[in-house]
Amino acid sequence: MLSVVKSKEELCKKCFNCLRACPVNAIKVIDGGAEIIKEDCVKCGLCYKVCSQEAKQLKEDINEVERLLDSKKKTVALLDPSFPAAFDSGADKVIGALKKVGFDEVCDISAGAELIISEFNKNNKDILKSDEILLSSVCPVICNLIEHHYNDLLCNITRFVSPMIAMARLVRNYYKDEELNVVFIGACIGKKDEIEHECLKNSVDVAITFTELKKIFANKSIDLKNEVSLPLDPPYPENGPVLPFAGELSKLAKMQDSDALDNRIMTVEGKDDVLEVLEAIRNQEIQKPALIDILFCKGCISGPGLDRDISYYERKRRVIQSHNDRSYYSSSDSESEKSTSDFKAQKINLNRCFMGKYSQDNLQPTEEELREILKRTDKFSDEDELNCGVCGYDTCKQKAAAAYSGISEAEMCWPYMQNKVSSDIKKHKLESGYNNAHEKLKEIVGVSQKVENTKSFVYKASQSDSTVLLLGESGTGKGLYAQIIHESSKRCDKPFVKVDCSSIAPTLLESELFGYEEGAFTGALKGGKTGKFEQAHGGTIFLDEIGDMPLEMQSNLLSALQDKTIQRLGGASPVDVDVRVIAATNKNLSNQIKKGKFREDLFYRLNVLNITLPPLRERKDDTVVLVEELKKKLCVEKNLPKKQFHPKVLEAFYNYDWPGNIREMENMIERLLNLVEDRIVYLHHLPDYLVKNNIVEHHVTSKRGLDDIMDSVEKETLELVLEKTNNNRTKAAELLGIHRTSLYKKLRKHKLL
Ligand SMILES: Nc1ncnc2c1ncn2[C@@H]1O[C@H](COP(=O)(O)OP(=O)(O)OP(=O)(O)O)[C@@H](O)[C@H]1O
Repeated sequence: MLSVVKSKEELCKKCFNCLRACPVNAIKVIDGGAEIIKEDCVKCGLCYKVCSQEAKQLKEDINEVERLLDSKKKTVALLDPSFPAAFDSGADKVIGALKKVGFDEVCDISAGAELIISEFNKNNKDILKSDEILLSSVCPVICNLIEHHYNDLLCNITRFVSPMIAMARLVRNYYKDEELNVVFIGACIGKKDEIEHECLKNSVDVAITFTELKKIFANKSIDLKNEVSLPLDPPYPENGPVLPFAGELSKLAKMQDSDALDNRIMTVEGKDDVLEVLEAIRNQEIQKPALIDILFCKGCISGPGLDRDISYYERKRRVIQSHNDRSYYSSSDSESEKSTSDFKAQKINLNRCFMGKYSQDNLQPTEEELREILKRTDKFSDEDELNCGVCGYDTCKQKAAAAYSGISEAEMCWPYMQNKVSSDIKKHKLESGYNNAHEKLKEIVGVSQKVENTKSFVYKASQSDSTVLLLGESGTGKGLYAQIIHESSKRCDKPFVKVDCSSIAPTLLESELFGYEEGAFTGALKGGKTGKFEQAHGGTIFLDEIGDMPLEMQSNLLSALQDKTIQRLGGASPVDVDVRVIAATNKNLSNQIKKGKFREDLFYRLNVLNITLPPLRERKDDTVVLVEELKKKLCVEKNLPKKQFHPKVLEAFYNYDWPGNIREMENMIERLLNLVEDRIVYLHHLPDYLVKNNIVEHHVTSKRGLDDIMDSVEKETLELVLEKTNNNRTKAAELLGIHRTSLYKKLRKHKLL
């Protein structure tokens, strides 16, 4: 099979754009470089079009054409009807230039298209009788797709040669007494391959692209603007030139008007639509049209052999304008010695054969083999398969199958490489003494001195491997601090395993922490179970609510910490574990020890680095920043609407004691963001206990006399009611149960008017 696109390995930058563009994955990745698989390539040239590095190059036949032009033989140029798209100088000048470089005759292939149409029309009735869907065979890429990748659709393709071959045979037949060179010129690189096909050989000698033709003109110093305008040579199509778009052939065949066919014509253009329709036919998911007029590119003006810098719409405009002008068609045959009818009178063989050829789909691995390949990129279950398509394959399984066939590298997986690179970077940073502790510490919100102090303890704890004991009331952030210490430590790329000692039944705690062997107790799982200590191997175990751990378990934990080994339930020998322990409690452990509820030796073992987290009431300076940060976090995490908190609300938050600490504050903010419909949260939106506690506590602690306090309460109440009523004084008086004049008096007194 002919190779019309070649890979230039040294230019390939391994972006795999070509693999993603290729409709049939006919690109082999070897040592990270992309190479074309000749047998599977359908010659669409998309890999060439998308390569920004010129690592894909088209086969050029310029020398061969120049050799033919220098020969003694008559040389005929067959132009694809898309040729006006490639030249902005006017189609007739192109014909003049072709003659100047040595072509004896210049024809377009529209008359060949008409021959096929008339042959096709003869068989219309047969097509209607058959129940098959027919695909037109004018596009060489479509023919290649069917022969190489859709063998099951071989019976669906029409058995006609393309207009290029029909025209070449027509011309050769006419000049049968002369030795003839025939050169096709178009935008399609599939034509280079088509002329070598077993059933189509010896019609066209060379097929070149418009880009190659421009190089030939340049070699001969031809400037199209200065060339003479000449018309095309006959044969001319009876119905005018054919436009190079899908649907044009069937339009000319007047099939769309045919009652018999009754809208059973479909036109399909472009890679995505082509693949979709072929799959739909294959899977019998399409209501039977009689004929699908199909082109792989968006019209023959989109082939790779046309300059890439002219937009599709400009190319189309040029073709349609030339088509309407028809200046390059001679007004009558009389201008030429040969007449169109002479040509058409000949008997031309318009049939072609199709062959099913080798396809890569034949090599299929077993499910087990696929699994093994997928494991190499950390895909252990279906959920791990992202099917992101970056590698050029639609699914991870297709990609693994390609790796099995040796045409792809199993490790060439973007998400896998990304993970690998970021974990390598992490490792490198750790090895080179860098750590992200300072970044992580930013997650601890607070500006008070107390928070600053705890942050510096947290930093020190993150740089050490010693056991940490976190003490603090519920909701002060012990869980958050433990996580931050782990993530800033050298164990950060290893597991962080949390155990809530208070929520696990005392009878299960031992098996939960240390695991068990199969048959250790009734109901034990087959194969046993690994405990949290083993799961955390290499990383950190966070023993939350350690103060609630049953006494009998405390001695087992103590020996695990001392010996750095654990004993599975029912296990014969100890298992080594390398685990850092962070323990936390809201209990007063000294009291627990005094009451005999906590082992003193375990306390000393845990209390190496001790961090006490201050309750919120002892760091009121943090209130406002915490409110802002928690609002932001909740809006993002829970997709809640953004709201402003009125200064009075912030004041209430400041004055409240928050016995449940930050968790309680977080829950309150979440509730307000959920329930308040206004954009601003006012004092009246707060629950009574928050406001009452606030006003009374606030005034009492300010050590003023009762009259003074009453005055302040009156003023704040007035402000609150005015806010709530939107400054409507009649409503405010109503709400307060006082007369309007009395309200005015009070407003004046408090300077609120
Ligand atoms: N300084 C802080 N900055 C920002 N968020 C915080 C801070 N401290 C705690 N939080 C948040 O408050 C919530 C409660 O924290 P956490 O669960 O860590 O508290 P805790 O002390 O472990 O509570 P408990 O003892 O009840 O388990 C979490 O959502 C946490 O992210």
